[in-house]
Amino acid sequence: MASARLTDFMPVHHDEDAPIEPYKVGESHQIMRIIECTEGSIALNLECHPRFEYGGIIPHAHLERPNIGFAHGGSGAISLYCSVPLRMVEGGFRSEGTLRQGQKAFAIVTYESRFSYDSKSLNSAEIERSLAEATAYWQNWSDICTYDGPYEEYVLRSALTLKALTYAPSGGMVAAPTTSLPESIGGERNWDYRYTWIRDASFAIYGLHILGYQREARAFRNWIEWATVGRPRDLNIMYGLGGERRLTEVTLPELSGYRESAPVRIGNGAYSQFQLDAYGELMDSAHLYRRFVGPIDEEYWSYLRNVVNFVLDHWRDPDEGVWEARSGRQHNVFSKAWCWVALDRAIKMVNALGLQGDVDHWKTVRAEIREQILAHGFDEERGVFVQAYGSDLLDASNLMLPLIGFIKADDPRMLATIRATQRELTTEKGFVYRYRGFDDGLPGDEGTFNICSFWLCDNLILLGELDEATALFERLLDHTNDLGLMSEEIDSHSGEMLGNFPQAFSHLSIINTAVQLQRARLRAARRAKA
Ligand SMILES: OC[C@H]1O[C@H](O[C@H]2O[C@H](CO)[C@@H](O)[C@H](O)[C@H]2O)[C@H](O)[C@@H](O)[C@@H]1O
Repeated sequence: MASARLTDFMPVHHDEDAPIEPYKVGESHQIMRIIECTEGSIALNLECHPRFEYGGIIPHAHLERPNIGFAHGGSGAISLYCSVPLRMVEGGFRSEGTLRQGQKAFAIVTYESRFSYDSKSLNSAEIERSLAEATAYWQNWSDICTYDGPYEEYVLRSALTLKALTYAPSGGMVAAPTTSLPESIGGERNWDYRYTWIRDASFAIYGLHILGYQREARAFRNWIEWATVGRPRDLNIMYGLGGERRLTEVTLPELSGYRESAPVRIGNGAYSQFQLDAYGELMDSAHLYRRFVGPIDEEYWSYLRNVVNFVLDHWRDPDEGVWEARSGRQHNVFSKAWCWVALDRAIKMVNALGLQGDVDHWKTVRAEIREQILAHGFDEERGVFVQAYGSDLLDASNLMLPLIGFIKADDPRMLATIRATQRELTTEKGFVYRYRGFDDGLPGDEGTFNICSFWLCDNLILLGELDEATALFERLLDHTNDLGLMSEEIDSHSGEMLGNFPQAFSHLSIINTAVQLQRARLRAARRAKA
């Protein structure tokens, strides 16, 4: 009998002077590995074959010392440290040996600057020290979580996932760390999610807020002001982690894609779309910042007023909408509702903090938006909210209307919309499609969209249908992997995970729904007692 334990981790770096984070996570772009033989003896064969620019470049590799290799090609370079001496193999490195019970081998891969590397920290003692530091960092971070209730493990795993999706030096959060995991196996709906969407990140910050995390909200606020500086009135809907605005989409024809799902794309064509909801989400995140973190200073308020002014000028315009359809613009109900949110939260901020603003005008426009949605976004014949003005299609994004305070879940118009969504947009398991029968300008199919299924849970909670909400929530949790991680979609036939992974939308939803469910159960118990 022989056994070994393998530990891979990314180190964190202590920085006492940093005002926001005492640690700088991931700044040095390293992965560290410890292999410990725990029983008997094992043969060790560690190989490293670096490939840069999506596999297109086989680098020039050489040994700097018996334990240190260096490889570079194109714009990429890595160093490799291994405690067991390395030798060169075609386009990479190999290290072979034997480990007996209690013995360990260590390795570090560092993404280096193109022309040099720093060997100071490349040793085994550094790896053991880094592991202790990283463990302490994540344990301390987990201890901040205030949630104490059912599904706690899933909630904490989701919070950790959102944090791990965040780039510490800038505070930007990617929608998912992958590109082109397909929305149907063999299909073409393959997108690059390694960017910060204002929508996805604002929703995620809300999820972290309700668990007691504040630093992340501060970091995100700084990121937003920094990334959008000079153009706060005219936002991109997504940015690169470093604030990049031009995210041109290209395909990589040399790659066949995950399980032959081509094309593989890098960049995201939706970056230049017009999506009105982003402005509402920004205002909502500022409103939450005020409630949970601290006051809005003059500079931030002047930034936010520009956002409000943009909404006042443009809320009547058609847009591409939350689903980033590639079939053109329309008057999307979801987008208009978030314009309503933008004004609503601005009014609330003025009222709470005595800030400057033409509240009377904002109230008039807020009322006008609401009337317009009720007049044109509601199909009188069917008695349901529709995707866009004049359309007769349902859209799962309308499940957000009660969640943002636009209408009550038990309002007959909303109730009918929820029931129609359950009838027409769900699978047997009750999982929700974004829409059906809508020409979104893209070929092929997709699975059910997890955030929409969680929104349905949230609506059922608001309706007091807690058992149904719990059952649906648990069925969704069954579709996480062994580590509690979840993708964007679920295949309605095979039940497999689809889309990029792990996705912030799905994890922020796990947090929100677990918290809302627990609060509703506590309220119901209190009522039963009284
Ligand atoms: O449906 C086609 C679109 O799919 C992607 O957008 C989706 O993911 C985003 C990131 O999580 C999310 O913000 C958006 O609401 C989703 O529809 C893709 O990014 C788009 O390029 C594509 O057109």
